[in-house]
Amino acid sequence: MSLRFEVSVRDPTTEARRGRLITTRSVIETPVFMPVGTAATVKALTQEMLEALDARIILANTYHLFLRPGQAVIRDLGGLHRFMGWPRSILTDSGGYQVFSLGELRTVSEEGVAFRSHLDGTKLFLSPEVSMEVQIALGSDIVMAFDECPPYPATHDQVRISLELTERWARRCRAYFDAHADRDRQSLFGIVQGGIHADLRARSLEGLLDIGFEGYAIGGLSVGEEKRHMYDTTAFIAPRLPADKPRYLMGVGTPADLVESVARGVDMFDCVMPTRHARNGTVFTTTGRLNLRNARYIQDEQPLDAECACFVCRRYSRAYLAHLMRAGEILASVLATYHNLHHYLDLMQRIRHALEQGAFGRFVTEFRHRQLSSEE
Ligand SMILES: CNc1nc2c(CC[C@H]3O[C@@H](OC)[C@H](OC)[C@@H]3O)c3nc(N)[nH]c(=O)c3cc2[nH]1
Repeated sequence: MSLRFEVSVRDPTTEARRGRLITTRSVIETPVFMPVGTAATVKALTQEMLEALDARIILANTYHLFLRPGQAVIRDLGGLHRFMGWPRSILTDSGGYQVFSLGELRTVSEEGVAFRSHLDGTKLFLSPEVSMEVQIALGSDIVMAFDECPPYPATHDQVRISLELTERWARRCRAYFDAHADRDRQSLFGIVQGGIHADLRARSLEGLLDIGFEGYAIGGLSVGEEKRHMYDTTAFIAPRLPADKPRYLMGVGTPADLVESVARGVDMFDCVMPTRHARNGTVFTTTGRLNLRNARYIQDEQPLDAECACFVCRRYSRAYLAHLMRAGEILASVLATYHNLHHYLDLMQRIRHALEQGAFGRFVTEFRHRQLSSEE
């Protein structure tokens, strides 16, 4: 069996679980935040820094690596882990979402999606089989099914038609994966769709359970819907996913989203926010976000966050980071990204610790209280 998932604590007051996901490459303590490393790099950080952060699993993306350098290049160089010097776990997203958010002139058919590369305009085609072939060739530990993430907003009928296509594609992914993957090392996750409609979410899940997957993702959220819709949909579907399998909420989110979604039963998260915001000059702190491009930090010699133990906060000041940001220095992205990921991974560690202590209910209450006071 390539993937083991064990739940050690079920929180008595929420749907939260403390668990452990074991691949052939690393032990992943859950709930877990997975840094996004789209094109085989978590932008601005070295793999050594990711290990210093104790990241156990990172993301890479089928769409980006399919376009450049192509899965054959990476496969012939020994696979993605060897290619990027990352011996721990890798989850690859299937490319469906990117085709819709990055691809140009795309046409969807039963067979798959024809589109033009956003890099050089060449005509390309992604299908369940091609997406599986790419992810298998990359050697990723957790492979995501090729799905369609419906746009938001969308009518109930549009969402239903889309989830039915995603289900037919999921069946094709399962068949190709089972015939071609190294199932001792790789596992396949299904992606539940259905928009913000509970009846369609239940319908999508029913179809995926009939096929059977090693883990289940909640797709189709964090696509512009109101926060309450994201939380309500997660609260409905997460506890309905198999209790003995990992539950992954795709593309989420802010620190508050992580706390609220863990409380609703989610085990795994990915989001570009900590890394993308860092490159734009926004850093996360226990008292909220700072935009280092704001003039108020030019002579502020405090650390980014007085409560943060990361090497950036121990050594460098807000003034220095503000200078680097204004000067467009590469080091600005490196230091801000390291700090933001430390902030996210430290939050997950505190969540896991609270779950172990049976104190997660109190943790959520205190987090919400601090959240409110920092928003005033
Ligand atoms: C942000 N909100 C959001 N992201 C989403 C992603 C991409 C995340 C992936 O996109 C890349 O970052 C932009 C990353 O790729 C490494 C990440 O894994 C999704 N992927 C699939 N296959 N299906 C979905 O329904 C879906 C929904 C999302 N909602």
